[in-house]
Amino acid sequence: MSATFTTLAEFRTVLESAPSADPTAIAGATDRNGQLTKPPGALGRLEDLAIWYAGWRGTDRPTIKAPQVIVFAGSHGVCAQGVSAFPPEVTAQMVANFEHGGAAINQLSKLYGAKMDVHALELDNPTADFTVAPAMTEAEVVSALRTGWDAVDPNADLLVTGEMGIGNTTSAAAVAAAIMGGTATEWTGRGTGVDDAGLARKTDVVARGLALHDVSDPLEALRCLGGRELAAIAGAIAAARTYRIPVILDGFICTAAAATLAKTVSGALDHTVAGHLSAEGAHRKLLDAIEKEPLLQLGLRLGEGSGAALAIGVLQGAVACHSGMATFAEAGVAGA
Ligand SMILES: Cc1cc2ncn([C@H]3O[C@H](COP(=O)(O)O)[C@@H](O)[C@H]3O)c2cc1C
Ligand SMILES: O=C(O)c1cccnc1
Repeated sequence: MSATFTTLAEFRTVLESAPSADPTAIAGATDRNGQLTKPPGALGRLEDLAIWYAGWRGTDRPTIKAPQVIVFAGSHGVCAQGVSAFPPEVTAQMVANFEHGGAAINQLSKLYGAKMDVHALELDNPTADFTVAPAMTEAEVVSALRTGWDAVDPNADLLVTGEMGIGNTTSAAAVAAAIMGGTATEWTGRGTGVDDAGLARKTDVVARGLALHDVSDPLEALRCLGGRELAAIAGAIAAARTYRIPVILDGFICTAAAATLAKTVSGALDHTVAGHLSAEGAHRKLLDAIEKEPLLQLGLRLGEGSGAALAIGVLQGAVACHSGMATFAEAGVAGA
């Protein structure tokens, strides 16, 4: 079903009317979990994950057969301020690399049996430099939200949203600071690996962006400080909610985009889990703010959806055990 909203106000209404998890499936899965051939709680967080997944899929014995990974790419006018260790043309070059199967996310998607789609959003038309003007007009941010929404396959049973956009850790830091409060210093990290002078420049850029725009509304923060790929991620996560497709969040950029939804409507990220803790400095702080505990901590700082894709394996493990294991009664195993 293609996106129905044409303004930010309409998008907010869509978020407000989003469905919840199925309480019957949650109760059934909780009951089943208690009967499986293991000591109670012995599968740790996998047990909560399986029950959470069951609730969103509306069945007490779910399977994961059709994961979808979507990588959204965007170009950032703020690159003119010298905020990345890499030149902006790397974004389009990496999109070509995704299309030829050569990036990290291609290998991980293949490994976990996920369909991978790539959506490049107007790479030849960068967003405005947010130290000078709002990154996007309302029409532009809504268009990117709609691209994200329409990219989600309604028949997928798990979604990973990834991104590519040189300069986007600057946008993500600015969005995070705007919606969560605090200083530019607290939210700005090294991204692709800027040196100390680069980090100071980047922090100043974030501070100037925060000073320039009225971002008391989280979706306005996304518009004024974000980028097309961040908005597309937000749109995709919102679409997944309407289809009851669980989502695994990736690193700092993906989480900043997602957090704009949680700040708009409380509970808007209930169908999501945090795939991993990125090495980007403020990711922990951002995950704490949205009350998500990451599944993995591997020191990744890549983006593309890579950390979330690795966590597909964890979720597949949780669901395989939950739905495939025998109960004590079935296996004739004595209880405690
Ligand atoms: C070759 C290459 C591949 C990448 N894949 C993801 N990113 C990551 O780095 C970028 C963000 O860092 P910054 O804000 O410092 O530019 C994003 O494109 C992100 O996805 C990459 C970056 C590079 C250079
Ligand atoms: O956390 C991320 O996703 C990230 C961090 C640094 C660079 N690119 C992505």
